[in-house]
Amino acid sequence: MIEVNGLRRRYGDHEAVRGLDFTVRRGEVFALLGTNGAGKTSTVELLEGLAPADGGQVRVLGHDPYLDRFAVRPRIGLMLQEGGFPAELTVGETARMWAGCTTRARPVVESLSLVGLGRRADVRVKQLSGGERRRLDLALALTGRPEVLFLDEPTTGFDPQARRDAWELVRVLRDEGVTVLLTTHYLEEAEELADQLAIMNEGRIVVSGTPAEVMAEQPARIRFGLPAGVPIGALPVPAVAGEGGRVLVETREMQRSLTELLLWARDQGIELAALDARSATLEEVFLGIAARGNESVREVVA
Ligand SMILES: Nc1ncnc2c1ncn2[C@@H]1O[C@H](COP(=O)(O)OP(=O)(O)OP(=O)(O)O)[C@@H](O)[C@H]1O
Repeated sequence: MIEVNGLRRRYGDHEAVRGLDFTVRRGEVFALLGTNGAGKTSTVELLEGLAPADGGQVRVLGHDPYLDRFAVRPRIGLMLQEGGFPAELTVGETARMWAGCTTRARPVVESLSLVGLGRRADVRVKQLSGGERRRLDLALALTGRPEVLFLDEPTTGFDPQARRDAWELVRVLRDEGVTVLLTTHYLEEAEELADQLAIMNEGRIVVSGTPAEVMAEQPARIRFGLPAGVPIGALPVPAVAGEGGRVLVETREMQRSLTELLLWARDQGIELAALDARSATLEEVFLGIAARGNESVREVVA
């Protein structure tokens, strides 16, 4: 549904997108993550056909979204970072106006109900909260029954319940075969929704793959306390002194390291106090990338 090869975009001397490659298949949710200014919106705008690429190639539904705008636009839905609705119109009027410009439009009541604004049709746009405006944005993006939906930071300003409702809606749409390209700063949102994700930094994809593959980028951590008098050097796996007098083991083979530790502890008759073993979170991977900057560019996915 989306194919990106060697994609580049520049503003004057500044190259904001520096050679991206990725593919999104039908019915997949693809999340594009990254630090502020990494180039996510610049990339998404090229996919949406809002600007021409300065290098490389984009195909959406098999077409160039900029040059073949008339073939692509009726089949995609866009939720930009800012909507810009006429403030004096009501929610219902806004949705009707949009439906009037849209091919294959859903009934307005249906679009508004999908995002929980069914009872707010008579309220003026200027009276909506920030989160409600984003929901109206989402309703309009869904009006044309899009095959590909672009969501640029869709749940910014949503309360926790509205965010969960939006996630559920995205899952339903995905199950109906809609392909979703999402940018977000909420890593939990990416973990919840993404089938594939890519983390950008300084215009490049630094790591990509399924959430599990991306999380495997950083080592898992095992922490515990040792009884007094047992030196760290006696352990069967490499370990260091961690915070609060606890021992820290960082490992890329969690099951093996844990098994070795537990067998050793049993044989020695030692109790590992408050044992805690966990995989890296997406947040740890993200912070690792933000910290190391752009020193290495690599892909997890073969
Ligand atoms: N119209 C523009 N003219 C000049 N530079 C721009 C323009 N739009 C974006 N940039 C620059 O390009 C880079 C990428 O910006 P972009 O908005 O794509 O990042 P982003 O990943 O979406 O960031 P954020 O998470 O903050 O929304 C930034 O350095 C930004 O300052």
